[in-house]
Amino acid sequence: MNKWIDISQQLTNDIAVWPGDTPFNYKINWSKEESGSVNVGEITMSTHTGTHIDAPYHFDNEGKKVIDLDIQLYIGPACVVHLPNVKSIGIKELSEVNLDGVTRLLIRTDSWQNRKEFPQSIPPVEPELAAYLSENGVRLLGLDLPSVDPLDSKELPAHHELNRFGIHILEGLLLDEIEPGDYELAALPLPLVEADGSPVRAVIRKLG
Ligand SMILES: Nc1ccccc1C(=O)C[C@H](N)C(=O)O
Ligand SMILES: [Zn+2]
Ligand SMILES: [Zn+2]
Repeated sequence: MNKWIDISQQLTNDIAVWPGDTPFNYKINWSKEESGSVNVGEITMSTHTGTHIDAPYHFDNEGKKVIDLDIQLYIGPACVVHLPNVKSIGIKELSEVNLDGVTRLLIRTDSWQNRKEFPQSIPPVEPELAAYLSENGVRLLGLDLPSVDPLDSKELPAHHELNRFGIHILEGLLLDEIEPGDYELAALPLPLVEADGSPVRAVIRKLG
């Protein structure tokens, strides 16, 4: 059996977050000295920190919340493709990729180089890709980027189109060292009942 590889960003107090969003903070709130028995930590964070999933409620008030998402989506076979130096991610960029039988598609762009800082710009997903992916049976789209839309977008066309075609979004993966190919993925959201998104621990292992 191949080993599981962690493709999640580490959650440290200096992790880059969306400009203006809640910084990540972990601290011991009740120390062993104080409690007499244990250290007890406290986490403050945005639901869109590091490696995370978006629930449709993030961009649609009527959309599904994290607890409503089908956990089957987040565990199972996944295909990693490498699209270095692309300006955007559309049908053309994926034309060489065989999507037969691909339910979970993970795209490595390498375009978020300095992980200490939030990127200035990213190659966005073209909204037209949603229909194409769905026709090919894709249900989960993961990327090594903090969004599927341009960072200054208010309309979020790719988020909406992906949702319309039943494709779920996994953002902020670390794929720098991952060769394209067939893997198994596990990236489960937390059972957050009200939430618009959730951090995940994303891991993959090579199939075969
Ligand atoms: N945290 C934010 C704060 C303000 C505005 C957008 C965001 C986002 O997170 C958008 C991004 N497309 C995301 O889904 O993670
Ligand atoms: Zn998000
Ligand atoms: Zn998003």
